[in-house]
Amino acid sequence: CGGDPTHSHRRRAPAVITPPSRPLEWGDINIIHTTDTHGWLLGHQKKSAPEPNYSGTLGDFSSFVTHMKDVALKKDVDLLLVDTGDLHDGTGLTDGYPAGGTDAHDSDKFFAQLPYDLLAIGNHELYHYEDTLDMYKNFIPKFKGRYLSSNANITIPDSGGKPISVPVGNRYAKFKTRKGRKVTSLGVIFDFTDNDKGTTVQKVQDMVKEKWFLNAIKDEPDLFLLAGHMPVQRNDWPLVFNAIRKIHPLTPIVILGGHSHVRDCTQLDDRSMSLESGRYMETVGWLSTKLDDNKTKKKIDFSRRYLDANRITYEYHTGLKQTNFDTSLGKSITVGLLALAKKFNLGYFYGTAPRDYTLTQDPYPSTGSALSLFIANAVPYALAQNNPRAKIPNFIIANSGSQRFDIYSGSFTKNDLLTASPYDDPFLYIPDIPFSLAKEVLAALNKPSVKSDRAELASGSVNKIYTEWLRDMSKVKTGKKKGASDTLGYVTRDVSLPCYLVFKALTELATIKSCPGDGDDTPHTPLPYFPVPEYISSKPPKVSDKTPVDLVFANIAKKPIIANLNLLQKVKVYTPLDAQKYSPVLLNEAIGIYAKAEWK
Ligand SMILES: O=c1ccn([C@@H]2O[C@H](COP(=O)(O)O)[C@@H](O)[C@H]2O)c(=O)[nH]1
Repeated sequence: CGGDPTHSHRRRAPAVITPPSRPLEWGDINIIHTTDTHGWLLGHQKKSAPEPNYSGTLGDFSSFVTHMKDVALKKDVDLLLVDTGDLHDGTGLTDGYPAGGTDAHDSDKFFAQLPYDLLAIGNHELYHYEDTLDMYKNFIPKFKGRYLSSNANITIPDSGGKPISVPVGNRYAKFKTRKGRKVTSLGVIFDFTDNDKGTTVQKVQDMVKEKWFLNAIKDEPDLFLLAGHMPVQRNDWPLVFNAIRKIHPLTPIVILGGHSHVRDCTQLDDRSMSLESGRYMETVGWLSTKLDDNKTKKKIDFSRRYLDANRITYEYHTGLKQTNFDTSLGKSITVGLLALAKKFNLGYFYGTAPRDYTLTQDPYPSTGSALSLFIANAVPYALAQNNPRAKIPNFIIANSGSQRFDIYSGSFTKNDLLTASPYDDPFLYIPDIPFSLAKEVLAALNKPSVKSDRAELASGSVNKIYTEWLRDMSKVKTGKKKGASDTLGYVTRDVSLPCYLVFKALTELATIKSCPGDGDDTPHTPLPYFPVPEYISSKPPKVSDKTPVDLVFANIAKKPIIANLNLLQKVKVYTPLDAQKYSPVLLNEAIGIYAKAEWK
């Protein structure tokens, strides 16, 4: 980048879209994979790089899938469509509903128009009971047994009104492909612990001991297709994989993961491949396999690819043009989503953002940091409005994971607000905390801890996996020739690093092998990267260390903040009851209130 990094990305030139570098490799069974879509169903609409790489709408994707199904028919091979969860939280289409509505209720209706063969539940389907219930009643039945939640339950009243806990979707699915191949599928979620009351998540290590699980994997299919909201590195997939391998040493196993928002691919053995396909409708994953007779241990032929989700990609791989690409279903999905955006008033204008604010392409803190904009400017301003406590010095803490996307210069709308900051979390406070203690709490929250992989994921530091991926990518030398026109974007290297070790069957250490070759469908130049702390704070008030301040924090940070207050002092034992509501302003309103006042 060179020079002052806070100035170098103030406004990027509009980007062009680079086409894919080579055709896809087709096999006997081919899979198109989406994950962590988080409501980005109208695609990425900004003109600054790398956004146009991801500008395909769900309607464009639907047309792509229809044409790919035709190609599969012509080739006489199987093509399956799989999603691995986190449909909720992320854009105005999911979160911009009017009062009394339910997150993703309307956007899910469009998602359900795609011919998914298999879906798995994500953690964002479990943060709020009403969202899970809405999925259970209105979305999941549309998939006729193919929406899986192997280890996630919902509590509902039975016919007599007594509460019973039942799987949100199905525990497993067994089906035959068009070509008659037998498939056994599971839909597993990581050991998520922030789920709402009325939902339960069973630990994966316990799930694999269940009778239903052992029964489900007993008979040998042609393929085990394991979908799940669980990263393909550093998590519990080996528990499921090993349980199957014990009984079926040679059966092909395909794993489709999610949650950590990265492009990634690993191989737990020579007859298996695990693929993770990014986030936010930026990436469409492709996996193909050529099957054999399952008689020997020899390598199975797999291929994988990470497609940039845009029309140029879709047209390239289907051999179609602008003029004959759109199907009527695809067009109607895009038109319907645009109407939903209108109904939710997502074009509502807050102001003109004077520059780009990024989560990781500018240092934190800095004027170009979206985290600084949020916690140092927007939140203090918004929380001070009509607040009787505004005159008392405060120190505000939030998790950086609460901010989900960059803000681009120009018109800043309701949709931009909800993509940057989607969570409707209240702000709480604990009064009379000595300022020195408030600062110590922040430092303790950001202290690197030696957590197990499972605990890391449970505590939500999945963000760390994503940002480490961005960091590694920013160091990759692309070997671009002078004058070549690679655009900014993801530059994936599926490398097995020594730290990527997992416990195989909880006893034996194993390195997870990465997939060979280049996974990216389109070559790019990597984006700049700056590290981000897990917790961020407002500018310190100008008071002495002893001065009592209001310690203000986002509700999601309540548990760790109270735990650290109790670790760092012994005068008082703090409980959740000490945390009171600080302001009626919610987390996802703060930047809007600030933008209205400051970005004329
Ligand atoms: O209400 C909420 C819910 C979640 N978060 C934060 O989001 C990430 C997890 O999101 P993934 O898409 O599953 O990565 C994590 O940092 C949570 O703490 C939140 O801030 N508020």
